[in-house]
Amino acid sequence: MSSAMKLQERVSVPRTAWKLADIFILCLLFALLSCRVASLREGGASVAALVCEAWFTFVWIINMNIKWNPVRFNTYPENLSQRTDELPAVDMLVTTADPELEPPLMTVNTVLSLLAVDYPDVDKLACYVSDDGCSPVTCYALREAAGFARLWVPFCKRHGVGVRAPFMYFASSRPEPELAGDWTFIKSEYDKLVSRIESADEGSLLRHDDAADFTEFKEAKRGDHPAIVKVLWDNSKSSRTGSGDGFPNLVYVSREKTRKHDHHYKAGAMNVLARVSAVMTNAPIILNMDCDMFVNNPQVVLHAMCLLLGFNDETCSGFVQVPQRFYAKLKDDPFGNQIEVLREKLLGGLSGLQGIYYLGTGCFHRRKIIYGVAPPSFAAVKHERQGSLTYEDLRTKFGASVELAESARNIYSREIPLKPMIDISSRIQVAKQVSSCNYETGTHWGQEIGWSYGSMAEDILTGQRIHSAGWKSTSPDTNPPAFLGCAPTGGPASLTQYKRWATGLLEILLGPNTPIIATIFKRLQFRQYLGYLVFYVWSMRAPFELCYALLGPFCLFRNHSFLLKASNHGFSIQLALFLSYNIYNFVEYMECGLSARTWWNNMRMQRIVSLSSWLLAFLSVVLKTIGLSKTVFEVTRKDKSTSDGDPSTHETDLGWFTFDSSPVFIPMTAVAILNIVTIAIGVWRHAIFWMTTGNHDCQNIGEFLCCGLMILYFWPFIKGLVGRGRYGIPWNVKLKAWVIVVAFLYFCRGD
Ligand SMILES: O=c1ccn([C@@H]2O[C@H](COP(=O)(O)OP(=O)(O)O[C@H]3O[C@H](CO)[C@@H](O)[C@H](O)[C@H]3O)[C@@H](O)[C@H]2O)c(=O)[nH]1
Ligand SMILES: [Mn+2]
Repeated sequence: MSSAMKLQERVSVPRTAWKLADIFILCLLFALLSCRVASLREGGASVAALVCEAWFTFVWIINMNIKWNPVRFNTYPENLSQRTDELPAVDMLVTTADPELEPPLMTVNTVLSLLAVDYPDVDKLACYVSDDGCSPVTCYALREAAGFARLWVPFCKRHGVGVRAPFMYFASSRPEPELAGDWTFIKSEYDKLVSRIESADEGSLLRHDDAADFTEFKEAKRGDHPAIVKVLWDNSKSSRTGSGDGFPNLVYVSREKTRKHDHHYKAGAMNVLARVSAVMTNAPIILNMDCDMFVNNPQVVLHAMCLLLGFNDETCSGFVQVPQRFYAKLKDDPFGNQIEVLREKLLGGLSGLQGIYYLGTGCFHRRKIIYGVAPPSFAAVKHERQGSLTYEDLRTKFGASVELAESARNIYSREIPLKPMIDISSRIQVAKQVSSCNYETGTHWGQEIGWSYGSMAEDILTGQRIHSAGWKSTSPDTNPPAFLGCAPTGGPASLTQYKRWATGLLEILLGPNTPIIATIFKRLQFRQYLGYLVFYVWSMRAPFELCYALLGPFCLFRNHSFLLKASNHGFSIQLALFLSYNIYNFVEYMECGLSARTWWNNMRMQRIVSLSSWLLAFLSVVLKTIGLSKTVFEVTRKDKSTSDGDPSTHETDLGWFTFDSSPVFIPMTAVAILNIVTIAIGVWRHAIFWMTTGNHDCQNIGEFLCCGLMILYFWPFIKGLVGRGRYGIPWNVKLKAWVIVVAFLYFCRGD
């Protein structure tokens, strides 16, 4: 490949000053630990502090590892123009699960933006939507969307529209003179589409004239129904004037469900989509999108192709993940879930190791890797063997469908004829067969093939499996951002999302797929393993942070001290550590172009998340491990209106922390109350001491400051204690929290 025609470039990002800061803080941490060890005789609180600080040092080290040598990939899609024949087909898979929590209009926008992406040959694209909600409204919305796409897709291409999700396009653009007529027409058609979708209700859809389209939904119950597969748009049948017209096939799938079977949530849905797309179009590349994300850069598929085709050794780019970014962002990130710094620093750093994690959405996979093919550089022998797998082998791996086995054989042997969807009705029958509940029984789906089962974070687990096989991954850096998604707002949705992630991540760490095995016996690099640990230990950080957060109140209550005294340098080390850690974080936020307020909100949310979401995640995995309960995928509520992309209208309302009676709020509420109570007790005790002895010396000034800082961190909860309605903590949560506080004080009362 001549350098003039290069498709991608791997650039190291320099960070010498940061490395020095990393080491400086590490030295302070070690100094603190040694002072602690030297002063251990001071009692129980300082043993606890030592254990926590040792843990914090470990967390710092694994974070240093991940951030150490970041890499960025530049992509040059213009250089693909001479290679358009080589461009592979792409199956675009979208999942939706619940028409209440995920409004069909949102899914429709995701799908429309995908149908309108730029790709030289639209026949190479196909879009599949999995609906775990089995909702006729979603199906209807998608059918109507396919109708609208006939206008929308040509409109976007004619005028080079940038943002191809109509709700966002119309929220952010005004009619320009040269396309005024066209704009107004499309806008009014979109408005009609919106009102049809928003006024659609299940009952009337099933009763109405064209109810024939929805007969399959009549008997269907959400958790118990046969598979439904509908081809909503067949591009091969469309009457087109020439190539470049038309838009990708659109297929609706609601997999079979029964109460008896485990459905494996999103991983199960993705595996069904992988099979349905295999028997219909069998594209060698799979793009996976959540329903709450849209294409923000129409060239995204081309950028991804630069990374998929641009290396001489494809091992370097097993999959291409676009890290999540969000739209309609709340000002200053009040819920700490826009993950800007995490994306820049941690995910960017991973690119310098074996590569970014698979994050569940906005990811381009090679179908053969999903089917378990090892990288060429490692296993030429194994690869050839897969090419010559017998039907029996294929059927044990992939299940009973002959068509699926045939399609897999094509993927393995790398002859991938592009099959138009001829004979739709028989394909639909096969698609239904591979979407049935017991199709996977006895096969390798969910294990070596497809999306892996066994964790709420199926994405990270599946990515880890791919890295363990020896593949690397890459991530394009496009401007404008490739995809935009929606971050949850409000306390309950944000904390629940963090809880699910932390649960899933710990499930992986403690489960049979724990990454150390892959490091020893497979090809997961050691530093990548440490990179995975940064996230896997999220929920394990909770008990340590909780313990550390309780030291202040405990010492105030018992009139002890856990902080090191000025006498042995310990105090200055603690102070230096506190300051340098916070300055380090602050500068990271500044470097990412964020406000000081965002920094503070994120510091605060980190403490809140670990004492609520991570703590509960920790407990629920412990309960699961000892067999007392199961973990459940709780779908995140998407409460942002898709008909209104303008964040400023919601700002004042949505920046507030909201509560409900979920147990996730109990520990934080208890810790907040505890800090107030112990400060009060401490002040009272010192006042008495001062009045009786006239002595002003305060031994606990450090502990007072710690508790004061906690109160600042937990401010949303302090407000929640007195707030009303959604903004107040419900009384039953407060009651449980008080019980915990009283119990804690009772057990700490000493002699
Ligand atoms: O039984 C289910 C549950 C969820 N989903 C879909 O999974 C996606 C992600 O769910 P969401 O509630 O939006 O979760 P997020 O926290 O936003 O998702 C992040 O975290 C998940 C893992 O916890 C990943 O699967 C996602 O890709 C990633 O974006 C959505 O499209 C859902 O429709 C299903 O299809 N079936
Ligand atoms: Mn989501």
